[in-house]
Amino acid sequence: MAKLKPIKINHVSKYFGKQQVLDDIELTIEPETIYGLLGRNGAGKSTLFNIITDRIPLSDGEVTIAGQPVTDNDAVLNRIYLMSEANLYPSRMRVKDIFQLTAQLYQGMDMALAQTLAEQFELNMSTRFNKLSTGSRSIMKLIIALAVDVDYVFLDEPTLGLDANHRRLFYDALLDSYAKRPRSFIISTHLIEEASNLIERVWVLQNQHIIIDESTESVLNKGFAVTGPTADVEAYTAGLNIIGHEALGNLMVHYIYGELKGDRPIPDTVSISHIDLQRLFIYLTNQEVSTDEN
Ligand SMILES: Nc1ncnc2c1ncn2[C@@H]1O[C@H](COP(=O)(O)OP(=O)(O)OP(=O)(O)O)[C@@H](O)[C@H]1O
Repeated sequence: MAKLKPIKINHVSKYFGKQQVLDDIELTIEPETIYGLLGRNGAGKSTLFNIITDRIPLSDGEVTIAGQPVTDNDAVLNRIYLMSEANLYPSRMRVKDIFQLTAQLYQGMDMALAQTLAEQFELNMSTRFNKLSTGSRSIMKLIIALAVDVDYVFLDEPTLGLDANHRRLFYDALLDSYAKRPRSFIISTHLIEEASNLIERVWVLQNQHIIIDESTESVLNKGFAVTGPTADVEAYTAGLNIIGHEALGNLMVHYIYGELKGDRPIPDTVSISHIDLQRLFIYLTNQEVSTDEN
């Protein structure tokens, strides 16, 4: 089989009327890689997914795979699946019939996996779509997204309405499915810490731009909390990329994104630790901080 080509997002911009939501987005989606798209409410995550999967038109730029635009390109779009919040199914259709319908649209859907997952998630296959709870709707869509035989799966807020047990089950099912049949997953989520174990590469969308496009490992390696008496912390972090700070009783914490100064001695009173992705995200997407440093 020919080697799968990446999806290229080339200088994509999007306006809704006068409101610009995306500005000159440049991204590459490699095959067999799990991405996490992070961004605050209204940042444009769903819009970006809808553009890449050709659900809505872009205002400028193009999305290509092997040099071919995805727009109206059925051969390419059949290799891409978007699971989204939008409820596109006939409301009175039963779960099992929705599975069948999807299997007709997407050749090679793994119905055995769908059946197994439905049992694991205790999703009743005979229930009509309009009778499913919010969580069960998400579960049904997730099962479809894991069972369709495509090369790029976009999951827009996949865990919406799922309780903690079902979220755990979903992450496990995703990793299991990925191990058996590697493909790309692009996941937008607000539950960053939970998903951070899955995500190989992080994108952060903020103020119409992608401000981070890096491996999760590299992002985590650049996040530090420097804690100690205020004067010592300030002296140590002077000139570093401080993305936030917090007073902790008598102590001060400076959050840093980027390199520490290797040649600068660390005072005995100061401790330095890494911070998790959730906290990094919170500070990086706080409007006032700079993320230019890389
Ligand atoms: N069809 C539309 N018409 C007009 N404006 C829209 C439309 N769809 C989205 N928007 C606007 O574009 C911006 C981005 O919305 P989008 O849904 O892409 O954000 P998001 O990052 O997915 O947000 P959330 O995390 O809250 O789901 C918002 O200001 C939204 O109001």
